Amino acid sequence: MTVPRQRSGSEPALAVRGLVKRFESKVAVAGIDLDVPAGSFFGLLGPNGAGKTTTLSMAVGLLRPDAGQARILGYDVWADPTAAKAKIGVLPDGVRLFDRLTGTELLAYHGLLRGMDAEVVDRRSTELMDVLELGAGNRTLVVDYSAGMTKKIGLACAMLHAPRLLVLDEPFEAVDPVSAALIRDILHRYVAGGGTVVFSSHVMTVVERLCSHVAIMAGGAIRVHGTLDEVRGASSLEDRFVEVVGGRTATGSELSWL
Ligand SMILES: Nc1ncnc2c1ncn2[C@@H]1O[C@H](COP(=O)(O)OP(=O)(O)OP(=O)(O)O)[C@@H](O)[C@H]1O
Repeated sequence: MTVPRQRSGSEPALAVRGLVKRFESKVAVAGIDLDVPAGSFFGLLGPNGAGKTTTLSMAVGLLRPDAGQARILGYDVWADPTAAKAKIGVLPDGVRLFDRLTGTELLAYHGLLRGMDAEVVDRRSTELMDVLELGAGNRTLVVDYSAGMTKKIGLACAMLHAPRLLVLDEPFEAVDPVSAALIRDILHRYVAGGGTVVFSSHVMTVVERLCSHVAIMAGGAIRVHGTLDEVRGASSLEDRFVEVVGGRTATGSELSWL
C-alpha cells in the first residue's frame, strides 16, 4: 500500500529531485535538485540553452523527465497530476493558445476546462482583461494579438483559477515597459497575498528588483541558488551571473568584416 505523503505548512511550493532530460545525445538537464519556498518570488536565471525551459516544463508536468521527481505543494506532478495541476498556473514558453478565440473567450474556455463556475469565470476574466489592459470588450482574436498582448493573455489564463503557485517562462519577454511594470505590480500583490512565483528571465534588473530567491543554471545544472542576497553577495546580480556562467567578450578581432 502506498502511504500518501504528509503535506505540512512548511512544504516547499515546488520541490524537484534528480530531474534529468536528454534529447538524443544532448543532456539538457543533468539531475537537478531544487526547493522553491512557499511564499517566495523565485527567479531562475541562466544563459541561452542552460536548460531553464526544460526544467520548468518538467516541474509542471508538461514534459516527462527521463528521471527524477517534481512535487507541487506536496503533490507529485506525475503520480498525482490532477491535484498538482489544480494548484498551479503556468505560462509556458512560446505560449501555445487556442488563438482563434477572443481573449475573453479564451479565458472562458480555460476556466470551464478547470471546472470553474461560469459566473466566477465571467467576473474574473472581465477583471483580468481590464487590469492587464487587454480591453474587456475587445473582440480581437488572440491570433491577432501582439507578442506582448499574447504574453498578457497567457498570464491571465494562468491566474484565472487563483492558483497557489505561478510558474512563468520569461513573462517579461516582448512586454513593453509600462505593461512590465503592471505585471510586476500584479505579481508583487500575488506574492504578498501568500502566492509563490517562479519565473525564468534574462533581465537581471527585473530579477534583482522582484526576487527573494534566485537560482543560476548553466549547462543543465544549478550552479548556485539561495536568497537574492546570498547569491549576489557583495556584487551585482549581473556580475555574479557572469562570474558563475563564465563570460565571453569580443576582443576586437572577431567580425572584422562587419
Ligand atoms: N525538443 C528539443 N529537442 C532537442 N533539443 C532540445 C529540445 N528542447 C530543448 N533542447 C535543448 O536543450 C537545451 C536546453 O534548452 P532550454 O530551452 O531548456 O534552455 P533555456 O535555458 O530555456 O534557453 P533560452 O534562455 O535560450 O530560452 C538546449 O541545448 C536546447 O537546444
